[in-house]
Amino acid sequence: MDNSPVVTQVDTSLNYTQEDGLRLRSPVVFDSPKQNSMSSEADFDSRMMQRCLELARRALGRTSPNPLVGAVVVKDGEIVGEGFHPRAGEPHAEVFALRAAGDRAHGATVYVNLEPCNHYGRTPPCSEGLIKAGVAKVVVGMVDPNPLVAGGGIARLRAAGVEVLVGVETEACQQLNEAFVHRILHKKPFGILKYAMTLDGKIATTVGHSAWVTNQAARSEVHQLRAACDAIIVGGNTVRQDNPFLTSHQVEAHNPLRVVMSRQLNLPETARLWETQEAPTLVLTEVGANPDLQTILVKLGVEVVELPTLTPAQAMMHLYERGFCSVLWECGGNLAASAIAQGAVQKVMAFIAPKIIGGSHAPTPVGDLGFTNMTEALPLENVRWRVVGSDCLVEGYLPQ
Ligand SMILES: Nc1nc(O)c(N)c(N[C@@H]2O[C@H](COP(=O)(O)O)[C@@H](O)[C@H]2O)n1
Ligand SMILES: [Zn+2]
Repeated sequence: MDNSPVVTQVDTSLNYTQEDGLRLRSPVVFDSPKQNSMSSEADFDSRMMQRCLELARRALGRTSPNPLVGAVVVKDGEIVGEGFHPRAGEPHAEVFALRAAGDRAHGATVYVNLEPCNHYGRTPPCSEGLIKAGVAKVVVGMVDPNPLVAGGGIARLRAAGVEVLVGVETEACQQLNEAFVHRILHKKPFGILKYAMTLDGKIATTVGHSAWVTNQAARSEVHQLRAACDAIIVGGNTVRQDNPFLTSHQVEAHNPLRVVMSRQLNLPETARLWETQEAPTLVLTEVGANPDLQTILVKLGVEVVELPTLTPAQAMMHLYERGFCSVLWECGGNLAASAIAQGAVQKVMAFIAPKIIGGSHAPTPVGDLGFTNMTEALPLENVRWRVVGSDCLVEGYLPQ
């Protein structure tokens, strides 16, 4: 007998208000359960977990230092409540999902992509909320590496007689929160080095012209990537040469903090970064650098922070202290090389355009790392590649 849960489809797009964006007003269930039943409980669990990830993604770029979390409450095979964590300081995903489910949470199964918390932080423990609501089972995507939780939520639920299943769609859950996990484990933000280069490894022509290396599809993928990150870092050269906006160029999408690293603060008085207001801008410099420009920038609404010494590692430390999880390096080759050398880059995303510009002095994405022997080359791990429009995206992780 197939006693797997009935699968129903909930179209939530119509049920979220613009203002709260958080709760399912009234769960809408459609599709006859029998017509659309999945073959096994595992398939159903997997699908519900994917729904959690989908909900979690609604807060992309907005939750740091907290993780991206979505939760779904299922009763008698139907989704009766959904929620996601919108930003740090606000209730957790489980709370919104339980609120939406109301009394129907009693005896229900709750799916959540991260272990329910078990501590009093900015909000009370979700483990207690789930127990109080009388849920029968909790399906967890991954254990929370936060030492304040780290298995404690699961243990608390089990001690209260709640059945707990851990490890559904774990890889996808880990990937969604890779920056949060890195921040928790390494006490540093997760650095992503992104660049676009031609097939012959150039990021611009010999005279510095770089608009555009990649096609429109790749550029919109970069805009989505920006919307998912907390900050973007460039160096002074990028501001002087490219005069970029560094925004996510998407309606209602999150815009990351735009960070310029400039030790001597030899930056132009006019730049798109200072003139566009849709995203905040931070200039990191060294103590005492160019006080006149500092005054001008501050008047323009730019935040200027002087550090005793400005290096990629120091910049990352500063961003960690501000509660950031993910930082996108969109800088030139020299800064990229320093960032790699100082452990400020964990992931590389290289867009490769099938074109050739040549030029032995044309800039390349990563400057001198001081390597002379091929055996010193940094091998990327977990490499994946896919076609984006007419370009190719290769991504992988630097050994840590
Ligand atoms: N399971 C779960 N769901 C959420 O929606 C969450 N935001 C978390 N976060 C965990 O709790 C910590 C933050 O707690 P406060 O928001 O400060 O109360 C965070 O570090 C995660 O470990 N977990
Ligand atoms: Zn919680």
